[in-house]
Amino acid sequence: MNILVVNSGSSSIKYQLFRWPAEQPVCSGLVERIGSAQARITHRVFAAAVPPTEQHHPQPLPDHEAGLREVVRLLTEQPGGVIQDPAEIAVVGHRVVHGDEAFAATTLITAEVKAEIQRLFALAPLHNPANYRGIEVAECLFPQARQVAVFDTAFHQTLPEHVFRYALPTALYTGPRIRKYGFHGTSHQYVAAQAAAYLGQPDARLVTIHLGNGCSMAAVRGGRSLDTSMGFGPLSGLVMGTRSGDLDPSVVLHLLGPLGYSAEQVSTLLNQESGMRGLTGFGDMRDIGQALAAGDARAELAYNIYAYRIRHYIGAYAAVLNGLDAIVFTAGVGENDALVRARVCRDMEFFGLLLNEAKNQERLPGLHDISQPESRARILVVPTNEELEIARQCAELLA
Ligand SMILES: Nc1ncnc2c1ncn2[C@@H]1O[C@H](COP(=O)(O)OP(=O)(O)O)[C@@H](O)[C@H]1O
Ligand SMILES: CC(=O)OP(=O)(O)O
Ligand SMILES: [Mg+2]
Repeated sequence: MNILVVNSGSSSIKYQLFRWPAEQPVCSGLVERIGSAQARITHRVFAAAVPPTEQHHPQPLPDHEAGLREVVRLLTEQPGGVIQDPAEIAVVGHRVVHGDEAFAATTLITAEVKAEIQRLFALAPLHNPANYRGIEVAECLFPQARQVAVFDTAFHQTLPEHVFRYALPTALYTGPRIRKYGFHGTSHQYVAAQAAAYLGQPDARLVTIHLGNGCSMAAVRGGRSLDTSMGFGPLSGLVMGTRSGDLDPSVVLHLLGPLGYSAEQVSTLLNQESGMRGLTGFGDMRDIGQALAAGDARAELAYNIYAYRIRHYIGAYAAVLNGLDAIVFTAGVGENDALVRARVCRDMEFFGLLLNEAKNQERLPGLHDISQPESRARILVVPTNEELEIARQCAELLA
């Protein structure tokens, strides 16, 4: 059967098509900058024994519906099309960012599930509305397929109560369910399983470090998340591309009070104008890397703030795990930015972490170990594959 995985973001759609049960990726792609004049689609087709072919399609794409329609055309267009008809897609797996306590597991999408996803718009304003839109469009384009939701929050539903509760009046938990949820769960779950298999230690004490546009860390043991750096929404913890990460709530009160910001302005500030963008003017790590190479002092400081926060959480999670067998770098920045990894791993021998700088600089595909042989804990780079993890969870649910 064919499983199409759709990860709708605010201005992008990532997709991947798998043949199941072979877990064979057939094609993948990225629709970028939806709604702008620079919208384009990168579509890659994988064929046995041939390197993937990549095509760019510049398109006027006003919205997600136009984007997904274009994806369907690429999937079915002959020659080069990988299916004849949209009806050949049996399952569409959707990444949904916030599922709160309602969804501790992957779920078949029904009208009730959609209403719950809508209810959570306010908690993940950058993500859930786009995820919802992706579901509605997929229901139209693939009416015969089963639609499945895989939630970023689900993997972290194993957090113990003393970890997920904030020290707020109990009624704020029992009523509006204010607590830590955690995100990027499919990515933490996938890379933790890969790392544990590589180490041959199913019970390894792992700190997984997901550094994409959004960034988060998790303490994982035995395939269970024990703590994570994002909280009620995807704003807390690490410094991100455009999000602040950890902040004293008094800052928010000061913005709302003496500085006269509205709640909406604070939300825009913390979600879209802060993090690396706020510190340097750039939200994309590649631009900041270039600025740093050109001697920009703001970029230098921003890299140090970014790495410091990660080090802070490694220390915290080594305590949570009562030791450390490996740290795992993943996602766009974690997989590609050797300088971030080097700054994170500097002076960490107390935690048993010794980086092999030559290996750190090598660009290798797949999982690789960049620690020195005498390092007590391993330092791993593990490419994430949220789409494959989502497809696996869909197949498991429907089996
Ligand atoms: N070669 C690279 N060096 C440094 N950063 C990179 C590189 N390639 C991608 N990135 C960074 O990865 C981030 C996006 O990561 P990704 O995991 O794709 O995020 P998301 O899924 O949240 O969109 C961007 O900040 C981008 O700059
Ligand atoms: C939850 C989250 O931050 O996701 P992303 O990194 O895709 O923005
Ligand atoms: Mg991502």
